[in-house]
Amino acid sequence: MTDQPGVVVTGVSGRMGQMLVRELGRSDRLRLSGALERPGHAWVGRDLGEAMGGAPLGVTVSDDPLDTFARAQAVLDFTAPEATVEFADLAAQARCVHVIGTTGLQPAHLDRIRAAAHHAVIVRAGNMSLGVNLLTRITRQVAAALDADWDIEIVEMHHNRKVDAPSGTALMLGEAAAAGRGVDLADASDRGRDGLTGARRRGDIGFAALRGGDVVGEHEVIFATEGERIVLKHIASDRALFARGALRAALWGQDRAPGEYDMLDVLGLND
Ligand SMILES: NC(=O)C1=CN([C@@H]2O[C@H](COP(=O)(O)OP(=O)(O)OC[C@H]3O[C@@H](n4cnc5c(N)ncnc54)[C@H](OP(=O)(O)O)[C@@H]3O)[C@@H](O)[C@H]2O)C=CC1
Ligand SMILES: O=C(O)C1=N[C@H](C(=O)O)C[C@H](O)C1
Repeated sequence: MTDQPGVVVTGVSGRMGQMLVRELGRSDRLRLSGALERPGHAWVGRDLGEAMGGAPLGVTVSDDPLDTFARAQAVLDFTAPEATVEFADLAAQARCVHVIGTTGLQPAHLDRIRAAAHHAVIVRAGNMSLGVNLLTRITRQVAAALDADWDIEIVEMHHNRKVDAPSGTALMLGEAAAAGRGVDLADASDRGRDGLTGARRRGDIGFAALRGGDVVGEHEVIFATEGERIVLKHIASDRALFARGALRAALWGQDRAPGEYDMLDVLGLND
C-alpha cells in the first residue's frame, strides 16, 4: 500500500490527458490509479502505457467513471463541457478532488459544477500555469490604474485543433480587466467583429482569436490610447506546465473543505 493519493486522468488519450500521465509518472507525491475514455474508444480495456506506445503501466483504460473514481482521491479532467459536468457529479459522489481544466463551459455547465462543489473540492481554471495566473493579477492592476480612454483588447493564438473561442485564458484575462475597471464583463465584452461593425464602443473589452499550427497558447492584453500602448503577453511553449499546475491543484485540494476554488487559491495569489 502507498499513502500517495490516487489520481484518475479523464480523456486520457487527449493532448492534455497524455501529458498528465507523463507528469504523474515523474511525481513522487501522486500516483496514477485510473484512466478513463468514453465507451467505444479504441483504448478502453488496454494497458494505458501500451496504448500510449510505451512500456506497460499496469493501469487498464476504463470507460466506467464511478468505478475508477471510487478508488481514487483526485480526478484530473481536461475534456469537454458535457463530459466535465457529468464527472463533477460523479467525482463529488466519490468525494474526489476534481481538478477541471476544461474550457468552453457555458453558464448551465458552471451552475452544475457549482452544485457539485457543495459536496466536494473542485479546482477549476482556464489556465493552470503560474505565469497566466500572475498575469491576471497584473492585468487587473493595470486596468484599475487606467480609465476608459484606454481601449482593452485581448488577443489569443492556439493550435488548429482547439474547439472553443475565446480561450478560457482569454476569458480569465477579460474578467480580470473588467474587475480592475469595475465593470461586468458580460456588459463590456466585444467578441467576433466582422463586417460593418461601427466604431469601437468606449469601455468595451475586445477579444480576438487566432488558430494555426501547433501553437500551445499565446495571450496578449493590449491597453491602447492616443499615442501609446501597453502590451502584456504570456507565451506557453510546453503543455507540461498546465499538467504540473493540475497535479499541484490535486495535492492542494486534499483534506480541504468542499467548495469551488481556482489556481489563484492554489498558488496563494488570491486576495
Ligand atoms: N486549464 C488549462 O490549463 C488547460 C485547459 N485545456 C483545455 O482542456 C481541454 C482538452 O484539451 P486537449 O487535451 O487539447 O483536447 P483533446 O481533444 O486532445 O482531448 C480531449 C479528450 O477528452 C475526451 N472527451 C471529449 N468529450 C468527451 C466526452 N463527452 N466523454 C468522455 N471523454 C470525452 C476526448 O475523447 P475523444 O477523442 O473520444 O473525443 C479526448 O480524449 C480543452 O477544453 C482545453 O481548452 C487545455 C490545456 C490547458
Ligand atoms: O486548448 C488549449 O490547448 C488550451 N486551452 C486553455 C485555454 O482555453 O485557455 C489553456 C491553454 O491556453 C491551452
